[in-house]
Amino acid sequence: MAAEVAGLLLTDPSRFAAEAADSMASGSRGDLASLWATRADILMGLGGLKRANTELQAAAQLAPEDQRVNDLLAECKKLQQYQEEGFIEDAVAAAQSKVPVHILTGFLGSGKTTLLNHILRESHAKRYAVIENEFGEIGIDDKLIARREDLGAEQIIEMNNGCICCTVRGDLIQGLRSILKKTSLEGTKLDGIIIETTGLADPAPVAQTFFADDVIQSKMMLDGIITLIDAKHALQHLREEKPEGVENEAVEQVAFADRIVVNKTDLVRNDELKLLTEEIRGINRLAPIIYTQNSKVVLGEIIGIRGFSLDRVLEADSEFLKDEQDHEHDQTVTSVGIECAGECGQARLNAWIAKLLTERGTDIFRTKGVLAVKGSDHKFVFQGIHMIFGGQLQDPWPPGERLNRLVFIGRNLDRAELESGFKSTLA
Ligand SMILES: Nc1nc2c(ncn2[C@@H]2O[C@H](COP(=O)(O)OP(=O)(O)OP(=O)(O)O)[C@@H](O)[C@H]2O)c(=O)[nH]1
Repeated sequence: MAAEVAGLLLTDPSRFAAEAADSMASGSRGDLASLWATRADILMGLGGLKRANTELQAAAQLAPEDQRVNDLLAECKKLQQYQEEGFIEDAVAAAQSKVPVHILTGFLGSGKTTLLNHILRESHAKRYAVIENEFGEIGIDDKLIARREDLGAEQIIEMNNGCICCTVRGDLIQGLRSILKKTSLEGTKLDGIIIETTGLADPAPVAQTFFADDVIQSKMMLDGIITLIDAKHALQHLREEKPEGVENEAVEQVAFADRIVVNKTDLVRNDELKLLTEEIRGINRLAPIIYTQNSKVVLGEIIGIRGFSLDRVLEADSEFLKDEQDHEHDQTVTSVGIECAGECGQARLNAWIAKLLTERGTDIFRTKGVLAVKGSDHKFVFQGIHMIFGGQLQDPWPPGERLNRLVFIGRNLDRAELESGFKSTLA
């Protein structure tokens, strides 16, 4: 069988059935029909009715007499009819008892942590667990989730030893399961789980987790993928040509979004915003776009949206449910973390950062730091996105924690130069 026909087995079952059925032995036809029926059964349970119907139609082509196939086909048609009438009582009731999960994604520095803080701050009475994943040798974001104890996040799990979409997917499953276990032991119920991905994550494999693991799938429901866009810097990342086989994560993040939050509108003119909107619409025609400053969104527009549709995702990516999604990150983008004791001289620090980012800010996508400055008991929190940077004093250092932590993410970073540069600012 030609490889391209074989490839249709998962991606386009109906065409496969039409093109390959005649050359198959009748036993193999029955086996394949049964496999498609099983997949369809699972898809129906996940709400992917349209795709389930496609698989069942193909199964019926191969094994028209198969009772299970015909029963499932009838069941699927009934559910689709209920869905069209907006009335699937059982499915709705089942979905309501599941914990909603919200994925916050978006390129480096687009405003994800700012949005997370906004959600936690605005939803006082709600109980959220948070999963934080950071790209970088040193975790900084957990320090930037403002006054976490005041904000009421029930539990914050940090995952810093890899990217949530590949190396730490196992950790993500463990983290989600441990959240379930904790709430079940306490006899409490969460209002939601918020996952903040790294700025370099492909959201597809993260979303896939909610359909791949039985326990998670039975207890949690993916409410939506919310993609933050940095209005000032997004175009350059969306348009970047990557080498063959390497994915452009910024594009993936827009493509998979259920809601798109174009943030930092204060940094661009209207004509730039219009151009960016056109670019976004070229990638994702459907997701509503919300324009914001400091990620200030009306929460009802991004939470409780029931926006994630398996059918829609399967239309865009027919291999979404495949176990191993092949994706390769751009290996030239790396991170350099610096962790050292000592106190920075404020003036020296400012001069060094200003020079560095002015000269190298095209390649240095993101800089973050929590620093100890001479003469202050408070943390100096530094943020840079390309050439835009700034810092401010925040809460006081807890006893024994005064330590400089700085991370750079970008292309062709020179570790020795960054380390010696930073050390030269120490007083
Ligand atoms: N000018 C401007 N700055 C903003 C806005 N929203 C957020 N910022 C700033 O942008 C910087 C990055 O914001 P974060 O929320 O940390 O971005 P992030 O997406 O979590 O960053 P990474 O986790 O590194 O990918 C911070 O200094 C924010 O204060 C905005 O609307 N306008």
